[in-house]
Amino acid sequence: MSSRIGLLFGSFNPIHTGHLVLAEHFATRTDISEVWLVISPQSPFKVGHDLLPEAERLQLVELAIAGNPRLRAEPIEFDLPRPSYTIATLDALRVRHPGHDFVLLMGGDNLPGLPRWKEAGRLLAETDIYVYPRPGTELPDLATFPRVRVVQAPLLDISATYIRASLQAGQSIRYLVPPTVEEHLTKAR
Ligand SMILES: Nc1ncnc2c1ncn2[C@@H]1O[C@H](COP(=O)(O)OP(=O)(O)OP(=O)(O)O)[C@@H](O)[C@H]1O
Ligand SMILES: O=C(O)c1ccc[n+]([C@@H]2O[C@H](COP(=O)([O-])O)[C@@H](O)[C@H]2O)c1
Repeated sequence: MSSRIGLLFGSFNPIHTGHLVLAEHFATRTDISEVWLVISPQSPFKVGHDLLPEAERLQLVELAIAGNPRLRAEPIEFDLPRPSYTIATLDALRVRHPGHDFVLLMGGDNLPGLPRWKEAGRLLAETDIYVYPRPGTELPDLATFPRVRVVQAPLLDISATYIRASLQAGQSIRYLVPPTVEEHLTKAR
């Protein structure tokens, strides 16, 4: 039987507890057996954003998930053309791991933009997508597509933007990120 692997794509600039709570939920309370956190060196919709070096973002994800056998840091997009198109990443992952069945994990806030993604039609035809509703955003019609499933998940109202702003203001990021990530980020300032 093939393993079902959830893919959480992001810039992880930096990873935070919101990502981790979500990944652990999907890996332990759904039919997904592992969640891979795919670090996008350059998201197509975030070109020009201020990003920590990708190697450092990867290192922070690895620190955050250390010791958790159900979570994995996946740097495959580092070797693919930029910006990082999800369809290209899925194609590459399916070649590398023919025995796995990949499921896209996505916040409801990302769903309205999905029709503008590269090869969105093929992506939707070939891939199961689990969408978790986020407060303040309504799910578009796309949520009724055959391969789209709405899955409730516990959410924390924090973002990487909030972590970066807190760091810049010299404010605490304790509990917003794991202690190892906090140590790295506050030492680097
Ligand atoms: N607190 C959260 N709860 C649930 N999903 C989240 C949360 N924060 C981010 N996500 C989702 O995780 C994925 C990767 O997130 P990303 O790396 O872009 O982090 P972010 O915190 O949204 O970053 P930024 O604030 O820099 O835009 C995205 O699909 C995003 O919607
Ligand atoms: O494939 C696309 O066209 C595409 C367009 C926008 C975003 N994405 C992916 O979605 C992920 C989350 O995007 P973002 O901009 O919210 O960080 C990120 O890893 C991107 O690579 C993918």
